Amino acid sequence: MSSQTETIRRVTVPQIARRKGGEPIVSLTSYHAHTAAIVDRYADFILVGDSLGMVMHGMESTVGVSLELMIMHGRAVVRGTKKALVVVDMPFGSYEESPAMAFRNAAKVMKETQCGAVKLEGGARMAETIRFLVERGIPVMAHIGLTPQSSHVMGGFKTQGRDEETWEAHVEDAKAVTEAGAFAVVLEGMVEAAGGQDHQAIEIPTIGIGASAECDGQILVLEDMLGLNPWTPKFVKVYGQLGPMIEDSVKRYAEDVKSRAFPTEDEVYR
Ligand SMILES: Nc1nc(=O)c2c([nH]1)NC[C@@H]1CN(c3ccc(C(=O)N[C@@H](CCC(=O)O)C(=O)O)cc3)CN21
Ligand SMILES: CC(C)C(=O)C(=O)O
Ligand SMILES: [Mg+2]
Repeated sequence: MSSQTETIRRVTVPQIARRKGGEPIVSLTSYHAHTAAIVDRYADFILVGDSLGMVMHGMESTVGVSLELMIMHGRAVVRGTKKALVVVDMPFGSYEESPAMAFRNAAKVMKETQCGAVKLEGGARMAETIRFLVERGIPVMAHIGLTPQSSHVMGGFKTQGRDEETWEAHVEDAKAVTEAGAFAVVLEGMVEAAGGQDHQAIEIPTIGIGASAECDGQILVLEDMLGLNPWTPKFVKVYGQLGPMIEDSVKRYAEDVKSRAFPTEDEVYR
């Protein structure tokens, strides 16, 4: 079967775009094949987020993530899934310079991962680039509010919209990415009322992460909601305690090896 037929069987970009005001859109991040296969059964789209630099590779921010790293993890997630739309984050430095540069790198991501769309950070300032990509066949999910790739300018991962005077600029960003042709927009890390205002100002689905319950969908970093990160932002609801489970398993294995309780006759070849 051709990979094109495979692509069509997945959730499509227009299907997501039509969900404004409809059934809430379910999304999580995933960076590798085996977790993606589980998430695939429940999520409308899976984001291969550049948060993988921090979660998988121990970086202090997302600034150090390369295009090659995104492609590597993007390919793993596409291979591990069959139903969800896969969206890959464009990493810092791969799209900001010019629409032409953004197209070149986004096309590389789409060709090499077979993902269905890319995501990039920025509102009004990225509108021209979003339009350039969409007109040339690359679906774009936008991302406004707390944009982690700008954390060095913002002075950290700071919740946006604490000052009501900034709300208008956020609405302008939301409108600008909508008019530029983004099929959906992530609203990250902003006070609830600002997120709600952005949501109501535009006709494309809003995907919230620390934004507002009003959003058309929600996204979390998988490892955060699984309890694999010792500390998480306030917006995370922890659904599982995988950290302690892994620790307990590793501890018991270490004890068994030391006491020679492992391997037993079940685990050797006779
Ligand atoms: N594991 C993980 N989860 C994420 O959600 C995530 C990443 N990594 N990496 C990329 C960005 C960075 N994110 C972050 C990181 C820290 C805060 C944070 O420290 N929030 C404070 C509020 C600070 C303020 O209000 O100014 C908090 O206490 O929640 C928020 C979002 C969200 N993204
Ligand atoms: C938190 C989500 C929206 C993201 O951009 C990421 O995981 O990189
Ligand atoms: Mg990201």
